[in-house]
Amino acid sequence: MIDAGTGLATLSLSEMHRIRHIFLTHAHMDHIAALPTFLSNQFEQPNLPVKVYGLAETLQRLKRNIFNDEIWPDFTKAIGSATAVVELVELKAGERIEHEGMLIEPFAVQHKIPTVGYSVRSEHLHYVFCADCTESAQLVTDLNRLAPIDVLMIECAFPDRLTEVAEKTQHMTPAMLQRTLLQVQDIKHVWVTHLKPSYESELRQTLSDGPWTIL
Ligand SMILES: Nc1ncnc2c1ncn2[C@@H]1O[C@@H]2COP(=O)(O)O[C@H]2[C@H]1O
Repeated sequence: MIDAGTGLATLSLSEMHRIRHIFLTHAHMDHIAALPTFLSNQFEQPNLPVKVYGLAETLQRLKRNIFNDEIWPDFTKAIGSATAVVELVELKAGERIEHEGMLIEPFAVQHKIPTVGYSVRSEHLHYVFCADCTESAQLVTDLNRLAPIDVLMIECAFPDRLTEVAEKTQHMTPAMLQRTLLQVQDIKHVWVTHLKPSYESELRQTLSDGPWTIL
């Protein structure tokens, strides 16, 4: 699974118990909100520890601010004879790892705090998730380097009239998205995501004619 936002909390307990690996893009709350309760629900489950992967900066933020034995237990420590619930696994941008038949590469994207997108290659599919990010020359370079891409999932948080807010909060607008995609070759499908709820209908209207699917 990539990220642990509020969607994770909607799964049943048995569905949660099947998730053994979570790859985090960054430590913002909407991407980790369900992680504390998800992990507390794993105690004494088989196949522990759950592995949570992320940049060193992401894992440090989690340890310092949440799993600090004050806000929530430090689940990296075992209690009694039980196995520790979680193992935090540090990733570096650009370092590929093999995982269950997939080749996973985190790549740095521009956002307010250290953030990575993920390229996930299996035998039949190359999926790229850009995470929260804004327009940048590096993103264009990385997408062209990673291409061909079967599915690109990319954000579009704010309408163009809020370009200044998008720049300050390091997100995309439809114009930024369009400029980015015009410079990238060889993407089969684009899925647009992370429409801010307050602007969702406005964004859906603006984006309705584009060469993408809006999630
Ligand atoms: N100073 C601010 N005032 C109001 N909203 C903000 C401010 N900074 C960030 N945000 C919003 O808070 C959100 C935090 O998560 P996001 O990065 O998805 O998007 C961010 C913005 O929508």
